[in-house]
Amino acid sequence: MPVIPKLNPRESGDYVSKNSVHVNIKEDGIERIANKVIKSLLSHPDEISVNRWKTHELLPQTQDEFAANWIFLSDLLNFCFWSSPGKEYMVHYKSKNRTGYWSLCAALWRALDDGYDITNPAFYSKIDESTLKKIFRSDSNYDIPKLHERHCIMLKDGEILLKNFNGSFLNVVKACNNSAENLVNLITKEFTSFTDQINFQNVEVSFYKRAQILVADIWSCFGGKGYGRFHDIDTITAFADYRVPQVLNWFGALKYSEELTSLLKKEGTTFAHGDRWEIEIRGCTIHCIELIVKKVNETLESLPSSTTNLKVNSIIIDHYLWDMRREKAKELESVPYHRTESIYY
Ligand SMILES: Nc1nc2c(c(CN[C@H]3C=C[C@H](O)[C@@H]3O)cn2[C@@H]2O[C@H](COP(=O)(O)O)[C@@H](O)[C@H]2O)c(=O)[nH]1
Repeated sequence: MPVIPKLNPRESGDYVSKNSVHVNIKEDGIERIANKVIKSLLSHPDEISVNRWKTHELLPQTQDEFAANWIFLSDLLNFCFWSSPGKEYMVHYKSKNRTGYWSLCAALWRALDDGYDITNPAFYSKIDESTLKKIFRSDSNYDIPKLHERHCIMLKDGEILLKNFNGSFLNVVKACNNSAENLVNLITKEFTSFTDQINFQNVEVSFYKRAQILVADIWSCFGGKGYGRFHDIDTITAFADYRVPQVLNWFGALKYSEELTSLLKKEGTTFAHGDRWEIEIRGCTIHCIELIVKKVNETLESLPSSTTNLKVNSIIIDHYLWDMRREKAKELESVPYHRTESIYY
């Protein structure tokens, strides 16, 4: 039985984009985004940097074991918030209605306010589904998607964190010798719910969206220092979710075939995990952002010396585009995004 080659996320993005039929990466769209990033970088450098973490009020602002365990749990559950329009799960917290990813963060803080030791794997690895239902109760008429799957993941991966790493994600970080790549590999090897990989044309491609965003969140929260210092953080790729492709498509950096466009426009279309459509969108997203990073850094290097210390990586570009999708949610309402029932993103 021939061994199927296995690619890391960067190689996977490159391979998928080279073999993609329904999704194309367009140079003019890349230029458009790169120019926008450079303009923002030169005017507000801090907003497009590891320091962006501090601007989000629902993220932990300490650099300690609590923050590391909070981040592990949030990225264990950081998937599939999409629903049909107007039927969104919502948590009202700190006087705002929180939806999507932020509804998850709000529910975790609300649980802590309610006295649940929710970020402790000794607690959530044994939690029963009715308590979890209370913790994720909705303030709209729509429940959090995939509660049962989230429960199973908390039991299973919480148990592994408890038993093999003494209940602290800092012990997982310490085992990777400040290498982001080692940490992604350790996470995907030890914790089953992070193995976001799939066979595409006889090659095992890996996107590792939740494992990579988990490493990126530690890097961001700890400001690239101490436990957040990774000598190879630039090996982390963009996070292949369903929102960043939406923005890339909006800028014309990702162009979809007629067939894919009409499918996406059709109300209620969903793609199965592993569908060609889904893999092409996710793989081209990763590669497209690699090309944007290259374009931005080349331009920065050509500018007068005062800006040469500015440099971006795929995490920074990804966050910039993900934030933009939220800021411009109204304009992007008419831009379709793909829906896949998945525990991976
Ligand atoms: N590519 C990428 N996908 C991301 C994130 C985040 C939030 N994390 C960052 C936020 C602050 C910290 O810096 C965290 O790193 C969530 N998602 C995904 O989006 C989807 C939900 O989207 P919406 O409907 O808008 O909530 C869902 O698949 C979710 O998994 C990101 O940053 N990049």
